[in-house]
Formats: sequence, C-alpha cells, structure tokens
Amino acid sequence: RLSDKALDGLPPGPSGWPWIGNLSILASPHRHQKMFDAGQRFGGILTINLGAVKQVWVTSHKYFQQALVDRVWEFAGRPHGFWVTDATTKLFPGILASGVDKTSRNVRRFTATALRSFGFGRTSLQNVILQESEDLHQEFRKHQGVPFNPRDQLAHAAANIIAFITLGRTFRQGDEGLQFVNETLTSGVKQVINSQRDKMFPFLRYVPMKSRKVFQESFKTGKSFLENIIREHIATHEVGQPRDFIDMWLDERQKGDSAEDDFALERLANVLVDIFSGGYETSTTTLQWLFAVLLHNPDIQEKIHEEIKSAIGDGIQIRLDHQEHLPYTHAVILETLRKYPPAPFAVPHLATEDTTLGPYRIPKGTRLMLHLYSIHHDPQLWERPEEFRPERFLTDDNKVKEPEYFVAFSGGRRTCIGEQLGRKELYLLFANIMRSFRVSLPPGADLPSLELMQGAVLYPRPFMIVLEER
Ligand code: HEM
Repeated sequence: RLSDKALDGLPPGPSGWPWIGNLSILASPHRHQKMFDAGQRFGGILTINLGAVKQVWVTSHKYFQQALVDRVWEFAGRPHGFWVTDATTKLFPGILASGVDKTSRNVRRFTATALRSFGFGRTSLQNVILQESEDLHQEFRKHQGVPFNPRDQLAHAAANIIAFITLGRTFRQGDEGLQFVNETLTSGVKQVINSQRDKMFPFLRYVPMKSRKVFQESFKTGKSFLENIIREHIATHEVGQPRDFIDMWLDERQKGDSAEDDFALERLANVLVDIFSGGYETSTTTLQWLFAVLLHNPDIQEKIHEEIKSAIGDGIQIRLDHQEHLPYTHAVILETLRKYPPAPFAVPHLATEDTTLGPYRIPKGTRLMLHLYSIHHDPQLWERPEEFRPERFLTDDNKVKEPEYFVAFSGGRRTCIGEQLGRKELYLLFANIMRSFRVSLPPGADLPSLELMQGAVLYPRPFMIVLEER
C-alpha cells in the first residue's frame, strides 16, 4: 500500500492500493461517511488517487470558500471529457461541460439570466409551476387512499416545468418528449459515470460496452427530438416576441457581431440537454426525500399543516408571496437539502491555471471535487448535524436565515444556474401538496430507508406512500 503523503506537492490523502488507489472510498455504499471521515482527518482538503487520475477533494467550508469565491476563476473550469463531451458536445458544449472562454461565459450568463427572469405577459414562472402543481394534484387524486410510489408523478411535473420554460410545451404520458427526458438523460447519466471510470482506467475505453452504445443511440434520438422543436421555433418565431427560452436564444443571435457564433444553433440543443439534466433529477429527488422525511417525522407534517392553516387558511392556492408567512415549511425544505443534497459532489471543477489552496500548490489541470455533503454535516458549523432539525434555519423571531455554509447549490462562478427556479419549484410544489394532502405510511409497511443511494444524484430507496385529501 502507498503511504499517507503529499503527492507532487498536492495535499496529502489516505493511503490506497496500487492500481485502484482510493477507489474503495468512492465505490463504497458508505462513500459519503468515508469521505467525511477522511476530510476530518486531513483538515478539509485531501488528494484522492483513482487509477490514472488524481483529484483534490475539498470537504470543509473554509477551502470551499477559498476555491470558489476567493479564487474567482481559478477553479471555474470543467475537466475535459466530462459529461460525455468527446462523443457529443465537443465543438459546441452546452453549460455543464463548458470552459471559461468568452463564448462559454456569455452563454452561461445569458442562460442563467433567462431562467431567472423567465416570464412573458401572463406566463410568469409562478404560473407555470402552479399549473403543474394543479396537474400533479389531479394525478395524486387518482391514487388517493391506495399505496403508490409518487416518483413518476413528481418527475413528470419537474420535466414539464422545464419543458414549458424551454420548449414552450409540456409532455403527456407516453409522449416522445418524456421518453427523451427519461431515456436520454438516464442513460446519459450512466455514461457520465462510465466516462469517469474510463478516465481512471484508460484501457476500458477500448472495451466495447453496451451502455455506451445505448447512450449514443438515445442521445441521437433525444437530440433530433430537440432539433425538430428548434426548427419549428425558427419557422414561427417573431423577433422581439419570445414565447420561451428557445425564442430568447433566437433573439439573442441577432445581437452584435459574434452573437451568431456564440449562440449557434448547434449549441442550443446541448444547452437544452444541460438544463434538463441539471433540473430534472435534482428537483424530483428532493421532493422524494421530503416525503421520506414526513413519514419519519409525523410531528413535522403536523407543524406544516398547522402553519399553512393559521397563516393562509384552507382551500387557498399557495403562492410565492405567501412564503414569508410559511417560515417553518420553508425551513423543512432547506433542512432536507442540507441533509440530502441532491448533488453531494457538485460537478467536477478544474484548475484553469497554476494556483494554491491553503498551503498546497495546485497545478493547472488538477481536478477539484467539492464534497458539499461533508460541509453540510460538519459539527463545527451545524449543531448535531446528524439530526433532522428544521429549526436550525429559523431565527428567534421565526424568520428564515440561511448560513453561508448552506451550499446545496454550490457557489462561485459555476454555481447552479437553476437555483432560483429550483427553489421556487420546490416551495410551490411542496407547500401546495401539504395544503391539499396528508401523507402516511401504507398499513403494515416499514418506514422508508434513509440510506443514501448515489447515482447521478443522491436518491432515496424507492418507497410507497398513501395520500389522503385534507
Ligand atoms: C433542488 C434543486 C437543485 C440543486 C440542489 C442543484 C444543485 C446544483 C449543484 C450543486 C451544481 C454544481 C455547481 C458546481 O459545479 O459547483 C449545479 C449545477 C447546475 N445546475 Fe443545478 N441544482 C438544482 C436545480 C437546477 C435546475 C432547476 C436547473 C435548470 C433549470 C439546474 C441547472 C444546472 C446547470 C445547467 C448546472 C451547471 C452549471 C455550470 O456548469 O456552470 N439546476 N446544480
């Protein structure tokens, strides 16, 4: 075994095995706890060795702040080959895999602003989400009193919110669009994991694998589905009259000399894939975790119902301007994102120049991973972090306060571009479910497992619930 020591001036890290290095940490079902323990042992920053790849992992808020905020651009790159860039998006990367060049920065800024400020005439972001909330309730009513797993209905709502904003349409069950979301993104996510594995063990790239082929096929189908929609938009778009994100993009192409290149149509399809990838599973799983939390803590559900009843009353649809009157409901969402951050490793970052972190030299090209989960479980920041306690987000006068070390959406130049949308969506969908339904465990069923299942996001194990209208 290799010993604990600094590698090429990088931070020290745990000892590992020849060839596989520290793979046993990341491959373990207890990877988050193991990484947390290693982070504590090495002072919040450590090097993890994975076959041919070395990664620097940040597990403390101090180094998170230094890397993403103080260093501004120095860690704002993305490793090459991440998010299957080679096979699919090399020439026109969307957002997730794009670098720090001028075009990427322009496109990222434009997309983030478009998502934040979405709304045309009476079609506000709020109305889009509330419409989906109504449809979700209709679906839930069909299952009333009968045990079911709500994942599909939640995922459908999350997909439709993004679809309406970006494509100007929603998907019905069995729709080609839903297939794109489910198949392309699910197999895409597997491919991301595979591409990381191929980086660790380069010889695997030459081993034919079924999942790679499945992904390439479904990515092609997904892209051509999006390209058809883009073509329809081009045919019907009126300059200065955007109906959705695609139209905003088409308008942006007309502005200035380099705009046509920056906002190339080839890039648009990839940006759309990234918006779906970033926003679909994250919101869906957070809502699933919220249900798991309610089943484990019936008193929390009671408190939410009480709060809604006394602050808003019965039978009134909950809107954004009610949020300040629902601090406890809001705090339950934040505490769920703290304990079960859907993207617990964020997205891999890359050092774009030679730099430093604390006492360590970090050469250009180093991969930097941010273990948000460790920051959210650091006992120096959070009192009894293992407990689920929404009150930690409330002040003495019952207002919501978020400490700067709440980092579910990451931070700095590559912070989540869908944060505002994600927050509004979680709040409006969750608060309105709570207004209308009581959630309980199917008779005789065990409580849902709170085991952390790591795929592309942090999933709970599947579980059933029973809903009753209130
Ligand atoms: C519960 C909701 C969400 C959470 C917790 C979340 C969290 C995150 C995190 C941790 C990152 C990584 C940032 C980094 O690399 O440092 C990220 C990136 C990203 N998210 Fe989200 N996200 C959520 C919802 C959304 C939504 C609704 C969208 C789009 C509509 C979205 C789109 C993206 C994109 C495109 C990126 C990549 C940004 C970049 O590479 O510059 N996310 N998100």
